[in-house]
Formats: sequence, C-alpha cells, structure tokens
Amino acid sequence: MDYIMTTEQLTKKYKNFTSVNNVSLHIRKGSIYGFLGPNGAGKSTTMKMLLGLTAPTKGNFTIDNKQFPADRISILKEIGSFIEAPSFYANLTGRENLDIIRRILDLSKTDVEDALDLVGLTEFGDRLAKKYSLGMKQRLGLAGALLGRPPILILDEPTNGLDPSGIHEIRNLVKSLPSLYNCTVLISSHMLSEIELIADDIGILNHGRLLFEGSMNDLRQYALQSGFTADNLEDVFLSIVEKDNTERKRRARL
Ligand SMILES: Nc1ncnc2c1ncn2[C@@H]1O[C@H](COP(=O)(O)OP(=O)(O)OP(=O)(O)O)[C@@H](O)[C@H]1O
Repeated sequence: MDYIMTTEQLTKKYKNFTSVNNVSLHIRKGSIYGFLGPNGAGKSTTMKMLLGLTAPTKGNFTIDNKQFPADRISILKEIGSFIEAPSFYANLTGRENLDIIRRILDLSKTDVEDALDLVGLTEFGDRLAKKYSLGMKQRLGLAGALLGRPPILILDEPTNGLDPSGIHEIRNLVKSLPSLYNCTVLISSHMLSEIELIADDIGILNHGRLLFEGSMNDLRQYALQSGFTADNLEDVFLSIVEKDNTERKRRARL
C-alpha cells in the first residue's frame, strides 16, 4: 500500500495524563482520511505532533518518506494546516492576510490568487477580514492552508461553529481537493455524519487510543457484523466509543 503518512505508536503524555496513546495511523496517498473522536479524544494533539507544534513523548512518524524528527523542516514544507480557529489581522483584507503568510512561506503572488480561487473567495479578497462571515473566515483559513498547493493538508475540525449550509460548503470544498490537485487530506471531526460523506478511510480515536482504522467500506462491514445497519454509521461510531468507555470504567474498578 502506498502510504504518504504513517505514525508508529505515537504517544503524548502531559505529566501522568496520556493524551495520545500508542497511535499508529496509515494514511494513503491521495485519500481523505477522517480522524474521528469525541471531544478530548486527542485528535488535535496528534495533529499538533505531526506539525511539530508539540513533541511526542514516544513514537515517531514518517511523512512522504521523510522521518520525524530528522527531517522535521522538510516535512513541514509539505504540509498545509488549519489548526483550531485560525486568527487573522481583522483590519487587513483577506488578500492581505494571505499575502503575509505567502511571504513567510516564500511563495509567489499568484499563489494568493490561486488559494482565493480554490476556496471561492476571489470576489471578496479585498474585503476586511473583520467583515467576513464565520463561513468566509473558515474559508480564508483553508486558503491559508492551501497556499502553494501543499501535497498534504491537515485540517482540524474546519467546520466547527458553522451552520448547516456552511458545513456543506466546506465539506464539498475539502472533498474536491484531492482531485483538484492530487493532495492527501487528514481531517478531524467529532461527528461521523460530517466525515462519512467525504472520507475514503477513517480512524476512530477515544481517550487517546485508536479503536478502529479502515476504509469506509470496512466500517460498513463492521456495522453489519455488529448488528447495525450499514446506513447508520453514527450509531456504530457511538457504540464503539461507548463500549470502550464501559471497558475503561470496568478496568478502573479492578
Ligand atoms: N497542553 C496540555 N496540557 C495538558 N493536557 C492537555 C494539553 N493539551 C491537550 N490536553 C488534554 O489532552 C486531551 C486531548 O485533547 P485534544 O485537544 O487533543 O482533543 P481533541 O480530540 O482534539 O478534542 P476536541 O474535539 O475537543 O478539540 C484532553 O483531555 C486535553 O485536555
């Protein structure tokens, strides 16, 4: 299998609390990988480790045949990211905000126009960021991630706080990206309904542990074998998490 990103027993501990626990991910080149888990599961922490924003306590990862930590800088050059709510200079336009990132990344001016175009913000590029709606701010954040068309995108809950039509819009945009320019997307969410429409593969995280990894079809198969219907995967997700929580409580009592 042609994986562009793999992690091996990636672990993050804060004092005696384990936020990410021996997570081994396998992300296929050109795929959309949905990273799913309830609040506090460890999705952001995992993504921050992949972006070099926090150091793993244990484990390592490989991105495009480059190994962390030795190739840290060249890994970062290949990743566009959207982590938490991106912040912008409110009194600068969308275009000016992107231009600041563009200069830091040493890209060309045309990359700003390309990114605005990819997210459908070209006609609003000269509007001040503070006048953007929430959906437009999220799109501007995505445009920042897309500057220079990086081969890998790491998107942490890019639909957070959006209304249903905003969610639909961002979902369609993300879904179109691998075919638009051949990138790979790792996208997190706490809602399966958001992920199942766009992801090829899925990893389910709970309390820092990876409980399931496979294709959406694997998950449908798993659903049928476990007595669920294949068209109600949200229930399967919740039951996988619930089962793990019950097991954790049982172990804690022993
Ligand atoms: N700097 C930190 N110090 C201590 N604990 C932390 C720190 N950062 C994260 N955690 C804890 O690690 C766990 C995982 O947090 P994380 O933000 O990765 O989860 P998440 O799956 O992204 O959740 P959400 O969907 O709510 O963003 C949480 O219990 C969180 O409180």
